Amino acid sequence: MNQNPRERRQGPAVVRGRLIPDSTYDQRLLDRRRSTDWLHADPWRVLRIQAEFVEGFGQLAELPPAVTVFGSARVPEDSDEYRIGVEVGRALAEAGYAVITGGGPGCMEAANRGAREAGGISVGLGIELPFEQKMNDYVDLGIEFRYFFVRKTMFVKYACGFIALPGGFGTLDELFEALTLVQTRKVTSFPVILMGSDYWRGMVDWVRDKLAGTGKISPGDLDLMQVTDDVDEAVRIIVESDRQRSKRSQDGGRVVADTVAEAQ
Ligand SMILES: CC(C)=CCNc1ncnc2c1ncn2[C@@H]1O[C@H](COP(=O)(O)O)[C@@H](O)[C@H]1O
Repeated sequence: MNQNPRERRQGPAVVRGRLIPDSTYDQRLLDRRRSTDWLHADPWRVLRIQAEFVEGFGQLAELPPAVTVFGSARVPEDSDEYRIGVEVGRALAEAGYAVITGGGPGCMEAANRGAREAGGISVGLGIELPFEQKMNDYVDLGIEFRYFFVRKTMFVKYACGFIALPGGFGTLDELFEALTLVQTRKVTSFPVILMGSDYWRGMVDWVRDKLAGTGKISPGDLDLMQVTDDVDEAVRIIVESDRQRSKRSQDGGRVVADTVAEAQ
């Protein structure tokens, strides 16, 4: 009597007997009549998230050193905040940095506009929102994201510093994420600059009095935010921190080379 049940090879696996499904992977792949509920299920979402990371990394990996500029989506073109945004974008581009923003209106548009006008690289990382909006006209490389957290990874990964212009919840979210990453040393040599001392004063005072004053942050954490009204000063802070980072990595390389030489 034949003891061997029916068997089917499925890629690297072999299944036998009642474990054999009634269709093959290929048949299921090619069958258009099946339910499309899987499009909205987590396993498929994970692939979509992965695709967003792949696309973001692919598009941004070869950018020159960049600075991410945050700020209100709501400031009008004739405001001082918009004007400073243009100046910031322009000064960063003149110093050789690509400018990354959220690609939206207001301060984001202003920074992209300054970068474009100075002949720099102007990048917008847009986000799908429930209301209609489009990438601003001054973005030269634009990527649209579905997921906030993927987009935020790109803001940090491809920047060597942040500049926050006056803004609302979105700006505060991005600002405090940046500060947390620096505080927990997930990123190092990463200046976080607040432009507009008048606008930020109340928050900075509160952070000092309440957060540092009651021990919720260390006194030294206050230095992680640098406030200025001077665009050139903001760029100088970024350039200096960049210089120190390359010096550290050169010194690091030298230590490795010396250690290897000693060992040989
Ligand atoms: C007019 C309007 C609300 C448009 C929204 N369109 C947006 N497009 C792209 N990024 C955005 C938008 N709104 C908020 N953000 C994100 O949140 C920050 C601004 O939010 P807020 O206006 O400060 O709170 C920006 O740095 C940006 O990364």
